[in-house]
Amino acid sequence: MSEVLRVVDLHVSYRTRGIGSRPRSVIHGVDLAVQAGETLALVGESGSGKSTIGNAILGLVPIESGSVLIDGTDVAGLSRRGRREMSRTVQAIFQNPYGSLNPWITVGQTLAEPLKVAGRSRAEIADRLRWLLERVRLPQDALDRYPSEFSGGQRQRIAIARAIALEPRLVVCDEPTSALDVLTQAAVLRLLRELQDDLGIAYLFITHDLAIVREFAARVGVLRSGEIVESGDAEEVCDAPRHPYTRQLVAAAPVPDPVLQRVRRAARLAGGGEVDADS
Ligand SMILES: Nc1ncnc2c1ncn2[C@@H]1O[C@H](COP(=O)(O)OP(=O)(O)OP(=O)(O)O)[C@@H](O)[C@H]1O
Repeated sequence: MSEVLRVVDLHVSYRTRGIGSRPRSVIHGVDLAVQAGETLALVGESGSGKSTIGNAILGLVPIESGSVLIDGTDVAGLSRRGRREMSRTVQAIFQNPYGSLNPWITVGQTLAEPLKVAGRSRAEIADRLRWLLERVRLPQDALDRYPSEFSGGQRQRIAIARAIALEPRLVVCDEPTSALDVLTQAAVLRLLRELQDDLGIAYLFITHDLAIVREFAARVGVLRSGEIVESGDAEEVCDAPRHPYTRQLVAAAPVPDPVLQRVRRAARLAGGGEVDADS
């Protein structure tokens, strides 16, 4: 498996307002790596720095020190053009699809934008738009409509379609399902998983929800106050956390189906595989 993202000893500080005020350090020496086609979750409570790490990878906040290598290229040294080219490799999906979609342009124009920038012909773009709508299961007439005409889940599908338009190797997903109801959340996660299986996309999946980490991610890094305190196999970390902070997070997480959880735990202890809810 090839490595698509490596973050080494990342430090990020925010400038604070006021004369003489010092920058506030929020990320202190984070290391992480994501392999092609896998999902690494970053979990932690609000304010622990998850979005800051995602934004540093995306070039949206400056890196104080350390490095972010995407497909082996250090993003710190990239020219404007280099950054534009990097957007073919790494894309993002954010929590609020309403905020991240331009309300004044149609879905077709939104989806065509990255393809135009990449220099695709009109015919290629038309083909691609059809393919994208099929992939995210939106009707073809969505192209002429505006984001406000869609539900939250459909808007997130539009954001996903835009993110995968150029078939990136990595998508930074920053709480992409947090604003959705539980059923819509499950459908969006299924879609992301399907796209990963078919297109080999890797996800850095930022969330505060341990149930999602357990079901959706292969590995997880637990972030506390800008530092990774525990990392490893997602199921192992969720089921047998070693760090006291992870234990607190697990203890605080709501258990949607305690019976199912007990059945699964018993099956794992007995060395069995995954057990179905009905079995
Ligand atoms: N633009 C900014 N300027 C100054 N401080 C910021 C800025 N963005 C975030 N912070 C601070 O950095 C810290 C980490 O914030 P961040 O948004 O990365 O955390 P998070 O884990 O993603 O939180 P949440 O789950 O609530 O989104 C917080 O203390 C936050 O107040």
